[in-house]
Amino acid sequence: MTPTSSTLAPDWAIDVRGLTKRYGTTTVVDHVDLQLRPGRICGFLGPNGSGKTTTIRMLCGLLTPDEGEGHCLGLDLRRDALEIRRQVGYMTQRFGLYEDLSIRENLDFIARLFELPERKRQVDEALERLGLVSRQRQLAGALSGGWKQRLALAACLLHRPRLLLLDEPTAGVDPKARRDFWDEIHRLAAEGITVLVSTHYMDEAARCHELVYIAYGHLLARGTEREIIAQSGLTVWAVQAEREDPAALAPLVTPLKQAPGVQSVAAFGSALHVAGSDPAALEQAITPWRAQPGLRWAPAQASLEDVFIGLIGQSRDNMEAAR
Ligand SMILES: Nc1ncnc2c1ncn2[C@@H]1O[C@H](COP(=O)(O)OP(=O)(O)OP(=O)(O)O)[C@@H](O)[C@H]1O
Repeated sequence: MTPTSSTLAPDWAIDVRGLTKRYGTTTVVDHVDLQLRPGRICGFLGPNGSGKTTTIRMLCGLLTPDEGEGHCLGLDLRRDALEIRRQVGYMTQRFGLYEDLSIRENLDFIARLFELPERKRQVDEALERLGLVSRQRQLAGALSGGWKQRLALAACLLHRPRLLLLDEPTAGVDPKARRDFWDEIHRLAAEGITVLVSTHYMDEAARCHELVYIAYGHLLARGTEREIIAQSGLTVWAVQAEREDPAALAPLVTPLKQAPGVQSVAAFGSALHVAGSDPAALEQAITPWRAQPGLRWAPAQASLEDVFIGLIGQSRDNMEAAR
C-alpha cells in the first residue's frame, strides 16, 4: 500500500480508466472507464457474457487488468490489490457460502479469515442486522434463495467494507426478498457505503442512483436513468391490438425488425414498442402497418429497456461490421 493512500479520503470510491482484460485473442473488457462517488448506488447492466463479472473482479483486486489503471477507495488497482481485497465487500453470483456450515459458522469463518477483533460480537451484530438471529443454527445449504442471499450479504459486510461489489445478488430470489435486499442496500448507501451492483432486472436499475451499461466488453452508456434515456435520442412508437389480441401483433414483428430505421421491436405487456433513432425513417417504417385495421398506434416514452435493447443491437452490428 502507498503511504498516503490509506490516509486520503478519496473523492471517488471507484476511479478507473482504460480497464482491459483479454483471454487469448478475445478482449472481454475493452478500455472501460468507471467513476463512482462515495455513497452512490450504481447499477451495472449488460447482456450475458458482456464483461460485468470480469470488470468487478478487476475492481476488487482478484484479477489483474491487462491494461488500464486507477483506484478503488483511493488504493492503486495494481500496487494495492491485496489491500483493496481487504476493504471491499464482494458478493459473487453463487454467494460463495459453505453449504455444510450453519449461518453462524459461515459468518464466524469469514470473521476468522479477516482476523476481526471481538469476533463473537461482530457475528452477533451481523446476524441481528440482517434478521438472521432466529435461523443462525440452520445449515446454509438448506436455506432458500432469499435467505442465502441475506447470509451472503451479511458475510460480505462483516469486515465493514466501504465499497460493495455485488454480482447479480438477486438472481433467483423472490420479489419480497429482493425488496428487502434493496431497502438494505439503500440503508448502506445512506451510511456512506458505495455499491456497484450488476443486475438484469429493469426495476432494480430504476432503484439505482446511476447506471452503466456494457455490451461485448464496451461501456456503451452511463448516467442516471433519465440521462441515459435522453442521451439515447430514441423515438418510440407503441402499437396495440384493438381487441387486446396479442396474436394480432405477431405478424408485425419480423418485418418491422427488418425495416430500415427500426432499431428494436419488443413486447411490453400487451403492446409492441418499435424504436429507432431517426424519427422520419421510423415513421416511414411503420407507415404500411398504420393503415391496417384493428391496430392502434401511439408515440410512447422510451424506457430504459428500449434503450438497452437498441444498444445491444447497435453494438452487435458494429461488431459484425468490424469482422
Ligand atoms: N477465465 C476465463 N477464460 C476465458 N474466458 C473467460 C473467462 N472468464 C470469463 N470469460 C469470458 O469473458 C466474457 C465475459 O464474461 P463475464 O463473466 O465477465 O460476463 P458477464 O457480463 O458477467 O456475464 P453474465 O451476465 O452471464 O454473468 C464471456 O464471454 C466469458 O465466457
